[in-house]
Amino acid sequence: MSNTIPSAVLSASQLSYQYRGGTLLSFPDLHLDPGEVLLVLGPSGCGKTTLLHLLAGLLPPRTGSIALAGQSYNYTQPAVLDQIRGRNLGIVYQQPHFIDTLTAWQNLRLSPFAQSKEELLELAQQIGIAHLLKKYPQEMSAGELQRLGIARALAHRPGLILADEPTSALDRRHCLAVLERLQTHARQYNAALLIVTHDDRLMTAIPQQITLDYQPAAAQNQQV
Ligand SMILES: Nc1ncnc2c1ncn2[C@@H]1O[C@H](COP(=O)(O)OP(=O)(O)OP(=O)(O)O)[C@@H](O)[C@H]1O
Repeated sequence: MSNTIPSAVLSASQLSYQYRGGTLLSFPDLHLDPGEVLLVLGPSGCGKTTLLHLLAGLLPPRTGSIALAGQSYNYTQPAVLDQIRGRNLGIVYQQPHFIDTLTAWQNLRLSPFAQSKEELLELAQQIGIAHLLKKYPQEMSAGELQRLGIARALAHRPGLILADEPTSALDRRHCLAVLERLQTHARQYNAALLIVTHDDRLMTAIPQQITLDYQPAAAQNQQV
C-alpha cells in the first residue's frame, strides 16, 4: 500500500449523466485541493444538484470518474463506496431528511465517526441550534432544520463538504453564522467545500466560482 498523501480532496473528470427521457448533462472537470472553497452557480435546471449527487456517489455517472481522498468511486462495490463516503464526505441536502423518532441531538450523533459530545455541543452552539437539541424534527422550522442538516454534515469532520443551497431558508444572521462555520471548518481541517447556490450573499463572500451552462435540449425533449 502506498503512503502517498493525495494532493486533491476531490477530482472528477469527463462526468455526464442522463435521466430517463432527458438529454445528456455534461459537467466540467473539477479538482478541489485541501482547504479550497468553490461555488457552483447556474440557472435552474442546468444540473447543479445532479452534479452534487454524482460527486457524492449517490448517482452513478454515465461517463467519467470521481476520486475522493485519492480513492476512485467503484459503483460495483457499494459497501466500499459507503465506507469512503462515510469517513470523508459531509453532505448538506437541499431537502434535509432526518429520523423523525429521534431528537435533533440524537440525529446529530448518528454517524459512527461523529466527534465527541463536547465537540458536537460546541458545533451546535456555533450554528445556533444548541437550544433546539431536545426537539424532534417535526417540531422545528425550515431554517432550524437546515442548520441541523449543516451541523450533521460537519459532525464527523469530513475532508469534503458538498452543500446544496445550504442557506436558502436562513435569515442574514444565520446565513453569516453558517458561512463562517463552513469556512472555519475548511480552514481548520483542511477540508474542501463545494456549495451549489443561488444565494447572492454567498456569491459576494466566496470569490472562487464556476457557472454551469444551461443545456436547453433537456427541456426540448420533454413531451407534454
Ligand atoms: N429524477 C429526475 N428524473 C428526470 N429528470 C430529472 C430528475 N431530476 C432532475 N431532472 C432534470 O434534470 C435537469 C437538471 O436538474 P437539477 O435538479 O440537477 O438542476 P438544478 O440546476 O439543481 O436546478 P435548481 O437550481 O432548480 O435546483 C433538469 O432539467 C431536471 O428537470
